[in-house]
Amino acid sequence: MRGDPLKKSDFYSVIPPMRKGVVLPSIFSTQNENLHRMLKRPIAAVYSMSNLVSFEPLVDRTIEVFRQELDRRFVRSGEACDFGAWLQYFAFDVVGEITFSKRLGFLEEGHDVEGIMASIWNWFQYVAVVGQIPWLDLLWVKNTVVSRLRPAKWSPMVLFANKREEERRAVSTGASEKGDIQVNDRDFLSRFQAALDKDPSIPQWHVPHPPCLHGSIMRTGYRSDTTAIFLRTMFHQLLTHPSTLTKLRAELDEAASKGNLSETVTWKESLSLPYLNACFKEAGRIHPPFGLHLERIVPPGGMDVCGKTLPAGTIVGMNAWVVHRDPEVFGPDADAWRPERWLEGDEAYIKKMEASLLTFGAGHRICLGKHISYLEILKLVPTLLQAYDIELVGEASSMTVENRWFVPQFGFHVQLRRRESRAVNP
Ligand code: HEM
Repeated sequence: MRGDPLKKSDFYSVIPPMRKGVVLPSIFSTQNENLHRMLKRPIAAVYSMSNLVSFEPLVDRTIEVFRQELDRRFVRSGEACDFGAWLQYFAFDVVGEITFSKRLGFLEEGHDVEGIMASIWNWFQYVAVVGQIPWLDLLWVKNTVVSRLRPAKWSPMVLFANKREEERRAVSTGASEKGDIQVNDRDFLSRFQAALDKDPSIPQWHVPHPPCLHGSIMRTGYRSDTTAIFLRTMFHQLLTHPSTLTKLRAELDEAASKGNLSETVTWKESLSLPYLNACFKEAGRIHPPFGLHLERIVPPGGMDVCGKTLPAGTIVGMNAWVVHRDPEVFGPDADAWRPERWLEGDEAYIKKMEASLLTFGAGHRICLGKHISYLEILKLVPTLLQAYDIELVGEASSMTVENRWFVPQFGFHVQLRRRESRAVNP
C-alpha cells in the first residue's frame, strides 16, 4: 500500500450544488485534497471530543422538548406514534440547536417543516443514481450554462441558516439587542465564524458568499438523517429482540436505583453503561446508515490490494454493509443482532471488530461529526427508555428499508406509555 491518501471518486462530484455556474464544495464532498486540508484545519477542533461536552446543554434542550411533545401528542391520547418520523424530527432539531442555538421547529410543528426532509430525500435519490454515472450530472445540474440561467433558489435550510447569520450580524453591529435573539457563544455557528475570522487562508469564495458558508454548515446538518437512521435501528432492534431490551432496561434500572442516572441521561453517565454502548456499536454494525461503497481512486503508480495489482485510476471502495457481515471478523452469527459480541472475548478480538467498523468511515476522511452523533444517541436512547414503555405497533416486518445512498427505514410505529415512576409532562 502507498502512503498517500486515496482521493474520493467522481461519485462525490455529484453531491455539491452549483449556483450561478459555481460549484459550492464542502469538506465532505471535495475531491481536492489540498482544499480538504484547508477547509478542515480551522474547524476540526470544533468537532473534537473535548469540545463535545459544551454542546450537551443544547442537546438537553431538544430532548426536553421531544419528551414534552411525545407526552402531549401520544402518551395522553394513547394514539400510535410514527416513531421513525419523530426520531428524525428530533435529529433535525438538535442540529439546529447545536448549530444556531435555534431548532428548525420540527418537534413543535410535528411535521416536515417547509418540505426540508422531502427535498433532502429527493437529493439523496439523485446522488444514489447519478453518482453511478457522474458525467450525467454535467449535462444538467452541473451544466454551467444551464446553471447561470436557472434562478438561484436556495433550499429552506440554507435560508434558515442565512437568517440566523443575519441576526448575529445585526447584534454585532448594534442594530439589534442581543436579548431578542438566543445566541450561545459555544454553538457551531459562533465557533465556525471565530475559526474563519482567525484564519485568513480560508478560500475567498467562502467570504463573499455567506450562503455558501452557511449552506456548507447546513449540508453538514444533513447528517441528521444518518443519526435518525441510527436511532431507528437501535430502537427497532431492541423492540424486536426483547431479551436485549430487557438486559438494557435492567442496566438502566440498576444505575437509576443507585442514583447514577439522571432523568435526562448525561454524557458521562451514558459512558458507564456497557450494554448501552454495546447496543450502539451493534446498531452501527448491523445497519450502517451509508448503503453504497465509500469510493476512492487508485493513485498514479497503481496499488496492490489483496495480492492483485490495480492500475492507476481504478475506482475501489468498501461497503460497510458487506464488511460488517464478515463472519471471519464478527463471528458465524454476523447477520444477527447480538450486542453481547462487544462484551465477550478477549481485548484483541474486540479491537479487531472495532477496527473493522466502517459506520463512520475510516482514515483521514473519517466522519468529523461522529462524536456529536455519539452524544445525541447515547443520551437519547436511555432517556426515552427510562421514561417510556415502548411497544411496536404491527409486525416487525412492516418497517421497510430503502437504499438511497443513505438507508432510511419507513413505517416504524409504536405505542408509548409512561413508565410508572415517571410523571407525564404537563
Ligand atoms: C450516525 C450518524 C453519522 C454517520 C453514520 C456518519 C457517517 C459518515 C461517514 C461514513 C463519513 C465518511 C464518508 C466517506 O468516506 O466518503 C462521514 C463523513 C463526514 N461526516 Fe458524518 N456521519 C454521521 C453524523 C455526522 C454529523 C452529526 C456530522 C456533523 C455535525 C457529520 C459530519 C461529517 C463530515 C464533515 C464528514 C466529512 C469528513 C472529511 O471528509 O474530512 N457526520 N460521515
